[in-house]
Amino acid sequence: MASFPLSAKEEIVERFLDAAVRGDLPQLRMLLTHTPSLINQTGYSGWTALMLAARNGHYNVVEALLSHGCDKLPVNSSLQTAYDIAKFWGHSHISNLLAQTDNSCSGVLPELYFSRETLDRQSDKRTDKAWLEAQQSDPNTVYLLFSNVNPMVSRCEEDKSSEVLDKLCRFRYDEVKDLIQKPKTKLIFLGVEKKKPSSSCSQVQEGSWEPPAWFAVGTDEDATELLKRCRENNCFFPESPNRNLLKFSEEEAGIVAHARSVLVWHDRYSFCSTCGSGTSLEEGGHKRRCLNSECRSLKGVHNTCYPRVDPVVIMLVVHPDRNQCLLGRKKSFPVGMFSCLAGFIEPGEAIEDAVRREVEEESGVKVGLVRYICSQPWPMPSNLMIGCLAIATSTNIKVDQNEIEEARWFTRQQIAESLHRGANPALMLPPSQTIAHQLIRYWICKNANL
Ligand SMILES: NC(=O)c1ccc[n+]([C@@H]2O[C@H](COP(=O)([O-])OP(=O)(O)OC[C@H]3O[C@@H](n4cnc5c(N)ncnc54)[C@H](O)[C@@H]3O)[C@@H](O)[C@H]2O)c1
Ligand SMILES: [Mg+2]
Ligand SMILES: [Mg+2]
Ligand SMILES: [Mg+2]
Ligand SMILES: [Zn+2]
Repeated sequence: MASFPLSAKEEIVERFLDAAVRGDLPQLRMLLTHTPSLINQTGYSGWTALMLAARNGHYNVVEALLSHGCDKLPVNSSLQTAYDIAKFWGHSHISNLLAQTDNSCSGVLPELYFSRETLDRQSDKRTDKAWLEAQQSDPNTVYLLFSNVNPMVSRCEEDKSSEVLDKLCRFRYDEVKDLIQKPKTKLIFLGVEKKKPSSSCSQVQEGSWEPPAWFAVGTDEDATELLKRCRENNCFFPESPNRNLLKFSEEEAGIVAHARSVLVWHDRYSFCSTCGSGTSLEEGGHKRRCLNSECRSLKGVHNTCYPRVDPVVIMLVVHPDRNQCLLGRKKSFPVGMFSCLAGFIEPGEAIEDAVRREVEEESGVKVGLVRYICSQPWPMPSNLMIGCLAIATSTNIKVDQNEIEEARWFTRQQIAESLHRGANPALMLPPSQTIAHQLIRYWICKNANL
């Protein structure tokens, strides 16, 4: 067979991959120092240096590649990750290493959107009225304004390449003093900042810094009037929440998840659900107390007085052949989009049983083994998404048209193509901020050997 001369770039990639095959760490390091972009380059059949080192049992090379930030997600043309390859060839010390270290291929998922605890909630301070009042008038305290339970945001113009599009508008006491004094305003204590600013920060004197408190302000004042309070001029309140709340930084998304869920609860549960009387807001906005002194809800602890969280199971159902997964679509989804099945947990139901019931109700497929993977707060309005992998014991699909429009088995190849190459018109997966996306990615990265 005729061989063609390699370009300079192809040649250096070949030398790099060859060093990984031979376990030549000094050569590999030298090439990486000179050309850092080599780290995730692929050669024949989509094999990366990490895969080649894993195939040949070179632990020190795998270790070095990982320490240089090598991506563990790629799959070769046989849809194997470096982890799969190490496992297949019996290099358990390498597969263990790949399974231990950080990112998504390892089985440890990346941090989920809405999950970051940016603030220290300091729940013990919610009952300390004097402390809360002092925080409210502190000039460093941060206030966020919510109208119709959505936060005021400004559009970030600076960095168009970033996924972060919106940032929360922050206010100081003087700017919202009149608002927070109105009887109908809901004031929620969200917590205090966790990080200490660096000593170079000019406003801060060493040792005297108290972490600022954050409050969410829920108001039904006219939205246009509220926007006039902002110093920036590109501010707005996102309208239809779902997609619009996926544009924050990780730090702010966590704050939005907390604030929005509590405010929605106040909005929907203004009256006592035990006796129907009016209620007042207490404990930094984390409790509603019935105003009827005879009410049963005042005797002992009643869960109706506290914000609610609705547990929802969300599951990636894996075919008994382990090479396909079940995804469904609701009528409301964008064209071509399929996602994991999901459903509310019912009273008196364990997570595993809810998974089996919802899958069978929606798709007719029976499920055996269920394994919990991760969870995500989903503040639309206040779900806790409990993410599982589940192994099907039957494969015939019969959808419940009331709940979903269509359900289908997709091969690993179809999923991997949609994940890695994107823009597959036949299959669009939900955005990376959703737990559904992360469960799918998790399954692709790691064999579904539960
Ligand atoms: N983050 C994600 O990746 C992701 C993905 C899918 C679904 N979700 C969320 O999961 C939630 C549940 O999924 P689903 O709609 O398929 O559930 P589902 O299959 O249980 O069906 C919803 C129906 O259940 C009933 N229901 C029972 N308890 C309910 C409750 N506490 N609140 C509202 N309805 C209740 C209602 O009749 C409702 O129409 C949705 O709110 C959706 O926003 C999130
Ligand atoms: Mg259902
Ligand atoms: Mg459902
Ligand atoms: Mg249901
Ligand atoms: Zn009551």
